[in-house]
Amino acid sequence: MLRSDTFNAKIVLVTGGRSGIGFQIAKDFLQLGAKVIICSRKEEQLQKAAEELSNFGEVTHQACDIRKTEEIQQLAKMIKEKYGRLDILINNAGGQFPALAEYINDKGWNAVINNNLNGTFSMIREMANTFFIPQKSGVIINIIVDVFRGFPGMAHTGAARAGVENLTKTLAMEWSDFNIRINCVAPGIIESSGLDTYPKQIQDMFEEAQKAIPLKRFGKVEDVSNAVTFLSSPMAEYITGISLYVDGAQHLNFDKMGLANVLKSFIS
Ligand SMILES: CCCCCCC/C=C/C(=O)SCCNC(=O)CCNC(=O)[C@H](O)C(C)(C)COP(=O)(O)OP(=O)(O)OC[C@H]1O[C@@H](n2cnc3c(N)ncnc32)[C@H](O)[C@@H]1OP(=O)(O)O
Ligand SMILES: NC(=O)C1=CN([C@@H]2O[C@H](COP(=O)(O)OP(=O)(O)OC[C@H]3O[C@@H](n4cnc5c(N)ncnc54)[C@H](OP(=O)(O)O)[C@@H]3O)[C@@H](O)[C@H]2O)C=CC1
Repeated sequence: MLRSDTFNAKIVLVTGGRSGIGFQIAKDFLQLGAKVIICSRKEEQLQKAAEELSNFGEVTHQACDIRKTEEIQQLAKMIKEKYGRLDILINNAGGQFPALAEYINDKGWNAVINNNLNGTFSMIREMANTFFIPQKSGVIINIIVDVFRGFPGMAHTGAARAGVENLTKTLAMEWSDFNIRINCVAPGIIESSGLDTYPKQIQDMFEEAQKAIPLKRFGKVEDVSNAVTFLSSPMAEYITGISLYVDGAQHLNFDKMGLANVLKSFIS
């Protein structure tokens, strides 16, 4: 519904833009006139995605693990040299594994916290210091997860995403003086490449899980991308510090026994 020139001349960075939700976001920004940079860890898949996205506009890619500060700095340097500015940062990279809390060891906990909380903060800080604060303008969208009622079966990511949600509120206040808007998009369960990473026992419960969602279906990657492009656009210029739930009202009706029960049935 946005005009095709909504993001003309805008430079947009999408982390994790090689697959799933991030790929759709990158594609939509390109179709709305932006120049897009995508990053992720796996160089080969990243390059392939960039080639595909180039059918829709100007796209640049650079491998970057958001847990490695030096790689984030290299990414900022490349963007500065190539474009001289950055207008919009979409923190989409992330992930976790399903596990009951009592089985998560230090390494697993730290891997998920580093990926989703620390990595997101490092990316935000670098891009704000390099671009948004000196420019006195910028838009940041953090893709989190629907953790409104906690996240039984994935305590680590629940904690990390809640951290990002609160960070978002703080930065909306601290950086309002720099004309930086920052919001979260909180997807429910979205049909994307990400779901393929879950074990069969969990995938087997997807049909049942859809019935527990008030809108009776999982989301599409387009549903998430529509929220992201709206919040990034001038249509949302008075919106900052919020979380927009894209979940078919799942946050009001969370089947809290679902995932944890399935995990219990095959772990024990
Ligand atoms: C009703 C259905 C509910 C569905 C929920 C839907 C909501 C959310 C959906 C999504 O987010 S979809 C997107 C998902 N995509 C991913 O999650 C993919 C990315 N995931 C990862 O890259 C990993 O899971 C990671 C841990 C986040 C990062 O991996 P990293 O490379 O740093 O770590 P590893 O070296 O692989 O592992 C470190 C450490 O972590 C523990 N661990 C990792 N995987 C598992 C696992 N499957 N089960 C248990 N523990 C795991 C483990 O301690 C690892 O150390 P080692 O034991 O391997 O030494
Ligand atoms: N699908 C769903 O139901 C939901 C997804 N989400 C969240 O949305 C986001 C996208 O998920 P989705 O598209 O489904 O899943 P994918 O697994 O397809 O996407 C995850 C992306 O993040 C990248 N990535 C992961 N870790 C890092 C890292 N350390 N540094 C850089 N890039 C990284 C991956 O690329 P690479 O492997 O090359 O690094 C990949 O492109 C994730 O944060 C996910 O948790 C939230 C709610 C629901």
